[in-house]
Amino acid sequence: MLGAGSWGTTFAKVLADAGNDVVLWARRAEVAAEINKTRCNSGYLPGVVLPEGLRATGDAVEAMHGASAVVLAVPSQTLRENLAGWQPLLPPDATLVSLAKGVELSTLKRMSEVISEVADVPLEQVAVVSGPNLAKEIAAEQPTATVVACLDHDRAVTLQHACSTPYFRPYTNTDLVGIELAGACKNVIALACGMAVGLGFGHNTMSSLITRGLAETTRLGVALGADPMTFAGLAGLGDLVATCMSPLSRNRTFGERLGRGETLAQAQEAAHGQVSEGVKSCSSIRQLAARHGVEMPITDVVHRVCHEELAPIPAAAELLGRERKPE
Ligand SMILES: NC(=O)C1=CN([C@@H]2O[C@H](COP(=O)(O)OP(=O)(O)OC[C@H]3O[C@@H](n4cnc5c(N)ncnc54)[C@H](O)[C@@H]3O)[C@@H](O)[C@H]2O)C=CC1
Ligand SMILES: O=C(CO)COP(=O)(O)O
Repeated sequence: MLGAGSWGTTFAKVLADAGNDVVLWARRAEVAAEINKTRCNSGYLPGVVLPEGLRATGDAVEAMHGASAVVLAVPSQTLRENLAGWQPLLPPDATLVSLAKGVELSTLKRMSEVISEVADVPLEQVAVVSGPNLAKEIAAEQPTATVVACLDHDRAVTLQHACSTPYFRPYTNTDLVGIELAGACKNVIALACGMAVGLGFGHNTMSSLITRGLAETTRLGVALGADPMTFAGLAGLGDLVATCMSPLSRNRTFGERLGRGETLAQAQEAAHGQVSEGVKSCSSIRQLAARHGVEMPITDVVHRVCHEELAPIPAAAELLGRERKPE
């Protein structure tokens, strides 16, 4: 496991609980030392006791030595740079697993595309784990389902078995495009829902944003060759509902702060270095949509609130004032 933030540490626990021998690489040596000494990653998962089958290290060589799967748990926008450094260390046939939910700003590529390109492996060797997976709830072993997506179904099944525990139930899927776009887009819709909460709006507003957010995400997915049914599944509607409704979501919390009138810088400072992927992905997804002639009005206003000083109240008015049309 490369990355010892909230989700990397939690998914490492899932893999260890499923019976695997897991080595977790942390960027900061003191985080690795704390995990090995106290079985705790207090900065990201206070109070969670990590299992014995999990060992941490600050040495990427040690982390990847002999691995049958290498799981990438760093933010989307740094993944290319991180992986370029790790590329010479990757075991040749290891499944490369992406946990990140974003679209790269400079290239508009999905994470599996970045991984395949930088690691120089076929896309069939890359898998994605995505679903309604708020790290803190899974770390507390609350029942959760997810999706393991890979173009190579057999590889997906192997990974599915490797991460099945009594509290974590993975399904397989081969629609990599749909699963990844769903995961990236829901962060942007969660920012919009957070803004709605910050403005004092209730569940009708949230529900309207979730449903129309799903509609625009599905439109983009279909334009890029995804199966529309994917968006009704765990990584689509499932993750969208979890992220938009939960105060645990960093994206929703970030949006809530913007809705209350904080600036982007203030919201960023309050996040204490934890990543809210939607803040950057709103721009890359908006560009991807424009490239394919797809309308994504919610994503468009989220981008303008985050990066072009559109205020949340006129943003809401703009969405409501759009041309009337059939559903
Ligand atoms: N936290 C959650 O509940 C879930 C998060 N995800 C996704 O997983 C990915 C990782 O998220 P988290 O672990 O939650 O984020 P986080 O912000 O908690 O941790 C990110 C990790 O990456 C490291 N990192 C940050 N910048 C780096 C850089 N330049 N080079 C190397 N390492 C760097 C940090 O030290 C930290 O270990 C994101 O794409 C997120 O959307 C997916 C499902 C659930
Ligand atoms: O992806 C997630 C839940 O599935 C986590 O969402 P946040 O990054 O908004 O916390």
